[in-house]
Amino acid sequence: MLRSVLRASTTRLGVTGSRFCSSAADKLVITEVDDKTGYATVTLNRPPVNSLNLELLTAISETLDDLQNNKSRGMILTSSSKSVFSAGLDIMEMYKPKVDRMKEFWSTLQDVWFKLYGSPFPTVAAINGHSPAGGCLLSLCCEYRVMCQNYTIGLNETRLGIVAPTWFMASMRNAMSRRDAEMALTLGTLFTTDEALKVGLVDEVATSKEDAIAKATAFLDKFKKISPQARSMTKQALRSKDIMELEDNRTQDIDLFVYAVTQPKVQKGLEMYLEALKAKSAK
Ligand SMILES: CC/C=C\C/C=C\C/C=C\C=C\CC(=O)SCCNC(=O)CCNC(=O)[C@H](O)C(C)(C)COP(=O)(O)OP(=O)(O)OC[C@H]1O[C@@H](n2cnc3c(N)ncnc32)[C@H](O)[C@@H]1OP(=O)(O)O
Repeated sequence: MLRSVLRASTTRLGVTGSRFCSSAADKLVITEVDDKTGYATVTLNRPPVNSLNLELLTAISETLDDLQNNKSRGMILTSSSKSVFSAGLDIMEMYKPKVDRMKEFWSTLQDVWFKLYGSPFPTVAAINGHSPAGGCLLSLCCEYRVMCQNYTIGLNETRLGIVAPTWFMASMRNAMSRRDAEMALTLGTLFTTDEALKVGLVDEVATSKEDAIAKATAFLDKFKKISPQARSMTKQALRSKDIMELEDNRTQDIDLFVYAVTQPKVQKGLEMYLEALKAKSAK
């Protein structure tokens, strides 16, 4: 039985909420912990497409802190949308940006990556919708991915004329072969669910969100008889090189992001991309 709500994360207005004071629908991230298993289902809840702006990233980051502080037994990351897991970074954070906010935005994305990629507790993404770019990154930070049929997933940055940071690339390389990762990253491939399964970008296919959650739960159950400490130390040792690389370069990474995104050519590209998205949704 799910009991809500472990923590009321940042609201859509960007204000930190208190434990049970407002309805789950108001939260950017909804956390429910199963009494029996102790697993937390963390639901991204920023309609319409869970694009990752500063407030949503902050809410995710706070949620990950809570799970770690509460010694979570496992986390399932999913979305409240019927067709989108996450549309990736909110392009409005990069289009005509204010530099201070942009730096905070990127630094918070780095925080989320550190906390999710390096989490001591086991993590699964139940990908119940499209998952391009930053959405794909969130799922890649998890240890296991279950994806519903007929959606797309991938790091499509090159199609936007931008270069995925090295830690995005490392997360993809951790899930699939180096060769497939190179092809996918250079082409900016958005895989269908079945294609993603074939290259190992996802681990299982599900017929519905419920099926995805059930399969995610079954994955977490596999660790029931494994020492949590031995498990987390093994995971963190395997991922430590990627983590240290970003830790050593955090400031340069932020500076490079600001430099790259503020280039007139990139701004023009983002403008055209936004226009195309708006025109599509207006149809
Ligand atoms: C160290 C670093 C060095 C150098 C690095 C330099 C740069 C790296 C920087 C950036 C890395 C970026 C990674 C990213 O994540 S960029 C975002 C990429 N995302 C996408 O390409 C996805 C775009 N969206 C879609 O394809 C679709 O929306 C969809 C498939 C997810 C869902 O389709 P739907 O048909 O269900 O919904 P839509 O009608 O398309 O959209 C509804 C609504 O939402 C707006 N929207 C969609 N996606 C975004 C987004 N990512 N950001 C902001 N807004 C988005 C869309 O415009 C519609 O708005 P309106 O209703 O028209 O207002």
